[in-house]
Amino acid sequence: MIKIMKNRVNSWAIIGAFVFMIVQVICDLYLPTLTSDMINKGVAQGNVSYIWQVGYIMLGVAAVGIVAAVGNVFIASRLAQKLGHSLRSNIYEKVLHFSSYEFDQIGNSSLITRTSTDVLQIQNVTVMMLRMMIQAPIMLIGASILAYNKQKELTVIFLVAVPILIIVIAAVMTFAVPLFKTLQKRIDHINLVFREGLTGVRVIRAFNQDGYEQDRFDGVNKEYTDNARKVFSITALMSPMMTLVLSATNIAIIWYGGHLIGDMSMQVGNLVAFMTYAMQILSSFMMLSMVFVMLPRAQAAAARINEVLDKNDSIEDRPGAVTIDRSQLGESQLSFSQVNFRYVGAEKAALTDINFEAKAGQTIAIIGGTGSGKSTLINLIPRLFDVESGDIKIDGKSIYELTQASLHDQISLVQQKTVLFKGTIRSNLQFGNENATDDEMWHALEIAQAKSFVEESTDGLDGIVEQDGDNFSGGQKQRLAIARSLVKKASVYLFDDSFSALDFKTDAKLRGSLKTDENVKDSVVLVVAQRISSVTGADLILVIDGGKIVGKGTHEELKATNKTYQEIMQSQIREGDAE
Ligand SMILES: Nc1ncnc2c1ncn2[C@@H]1O[C@H](COP(=O)(O)OP(=O)(O)OP(=O)(O)O)[C@@H](O)[C@H]1O
Repeated sequence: MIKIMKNRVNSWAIIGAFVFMIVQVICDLYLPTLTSDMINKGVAQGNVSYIWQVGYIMLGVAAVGIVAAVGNVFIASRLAQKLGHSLRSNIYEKVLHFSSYEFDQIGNSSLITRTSTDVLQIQNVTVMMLRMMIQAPIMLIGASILAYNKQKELTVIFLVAVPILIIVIAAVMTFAVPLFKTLQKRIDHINLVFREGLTGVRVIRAFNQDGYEQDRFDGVNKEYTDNARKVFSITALMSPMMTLVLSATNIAIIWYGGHLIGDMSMQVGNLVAFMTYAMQILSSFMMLSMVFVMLPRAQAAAARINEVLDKNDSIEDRPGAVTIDRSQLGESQLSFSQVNFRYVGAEKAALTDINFEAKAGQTIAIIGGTGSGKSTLINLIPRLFDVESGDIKIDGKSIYELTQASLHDQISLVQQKTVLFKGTIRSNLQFGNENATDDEMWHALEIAQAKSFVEESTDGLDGIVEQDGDNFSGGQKQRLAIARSLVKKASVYLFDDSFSALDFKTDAKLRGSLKTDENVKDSVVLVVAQRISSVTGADLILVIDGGKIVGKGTHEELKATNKTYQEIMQSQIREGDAE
C-alpha cells in the first residue's frame, strides 16, 4: 500500500486530512464533558442560564466538528479519486508496452480486474485510512483518559468488555481475511469466462454450446458467490455481536453507575458522559476491526497492482539505443542473418538459421504450412519478440541499436488478425499517420481496394467504425487495415497473411497497385501468404517449413526445383486454388 501511494499522493493533503480529523475527534470528545457539566451544574441545580450557556458552546463545538468532518471527507475522497486516476493510467501505460510474454503471464482478464476492482479497493481503503485509521486510535486513547477521569471505578467494566470485543474481532479476522484475499481471484475467473463468452458468442451459438458455456459461467459464478457469501456472512455476524457487547456494556455501566449515584459517589452527568465515552471506546475498536479486515484485502489488491507496475518489460530499448528518423537512414533494406528464435518455455526453436536480404522496392513473400513460423518471423521485425541469436537490420542498422519508437517509425504492419478501433474510418486511418490529409487517405483506400465501399457510404471518411470493426465484413476490415498501413510512410511494410479474406481478383489488383504506388515502391514489402497465387509476382519467395527456410527464389525457380513449394502448389491445384 505504501509503495502504491508513494509519489502518487500529495503529503499536504494527508496532513490536511489529519488535522481536520484531529479537530473532529477533539470536538467529539469534548461534547460528553459539556453534557455532563450541563447536567451536573445546570439541570441538577436548576441553573437555566448555565444550561443555555453550555448549550451554545455545545452548538459551536458540534458545528466545528461537522466542518472538520466535511473537510476530512472532502480531502480523503479527492485524494482517493486522484490516486485511482493515477493508478489506472500508470497501469494502462505499462500494459501498452507489454509483450505477448507479459500478457500471457498475467492474463488479459486479470489485467482488467486489476485496473478496475483492485484499484477501487485501494481507493476505498485510502478513504478509510484517512478517516478511521486516524480517528480510531486518537478517539480510543482520548475517550479512555476522559472516561477514567470522569469515574475511574466504572472503568473496570472495560476490563471485561474490551477483551470480549478483541476476541470477537480476532475470530472474525481469522476467518474473513483469507476469504477476502481469494475474492479477487474469483472475480478474475468470472471476467475470464465472461470475456471469452462475449468474444466467442457466435462460435458458441454455431456449435450449440450455449449450455456448456452457461455451465462454465455458472461454475465460476458459484465459486465467487460461495466465497462472497461466506466472507460477508462472517463479517455480518460482527455487527450483532458488537451491538450485544455494546448493549451489555451500557447495562453494566447503568447498573454499576446507578449504585454509585445511590451511594452519592457519582453525579448523574458523569454517568451520561461516561456512557458516551464507553460508546466511543467500543466504536473505536469496531472501526479498527473494519480497518484490519479491509487492509489485508487492499494489501492483496496492492500486491496485484504492483506486480503489473513492477513487471520488467521483456522487450526493452538496449543501452545506447539511438533515435533516428527515416531521413538519416540509407536506402530501404531488410536483412536477417543467422536468426534463431524460441518462444519462452518452448522446447523446440520456432525459427532456425534464418538468412535473407531484401532491397528497396523488392517484395519478399513468405509461404509455408500452418505453424511453420511465418508470423513469428514477421513479429521479430517490430520486436514483438526478440531473437535468441542472430541479427536483423533495417536500412543497414541493427534493429537492436534503435529505440523501439524509431524502429516502429520505420515499419508499417498489418497483422494476421485485423484490429480496428471504435471511431471513424478517418480516425482509424490516422492511426497510421496523424497528419494524413483526406487526399492521402483516399489514395491509401484506393490502393487497398477499399475506396468503393467507403465512397458508397454516405459519411465517407467519417463513416462509423464499431468496436473491433464489427460493422464491416472480414474482407472490408482487412482492406481498411491495409489502407491504414499505407497511410504511413515506412521503410518496411509487413503484411502478415493480410490478403487472406480477399477474393482472387481483389488480391491481384491490390498487389498490382502496391507495386506501383509512389509511397511503397522504394520500400521493402514482406508478404506472408497461404496462396501460391499471392506470391507468384514476388521478387523473392521464402519457403518455410518447421521454422527453417527450405527454399529461396522466384516462383519459376521454386516451381522447377523446390519440393516443398511443388507440394504446396500441387495441393492448391487440387483445390483449384492456384493460378
Ligand atoms: N506465443 C506463442 N508461444 C509459444 N509458441 C508459439 C506462440 N506463437 C506461436 N507459437 C508456435 O510457434 C510455431 C510457429 O507459429 P507461427 O504463428 O509463426 O506459425 P505460422 O506459420 O504463422 O502459422 P499460420 O499460417 O497458421 O498462421 C508454431 O508451432 C506455434 O505453435
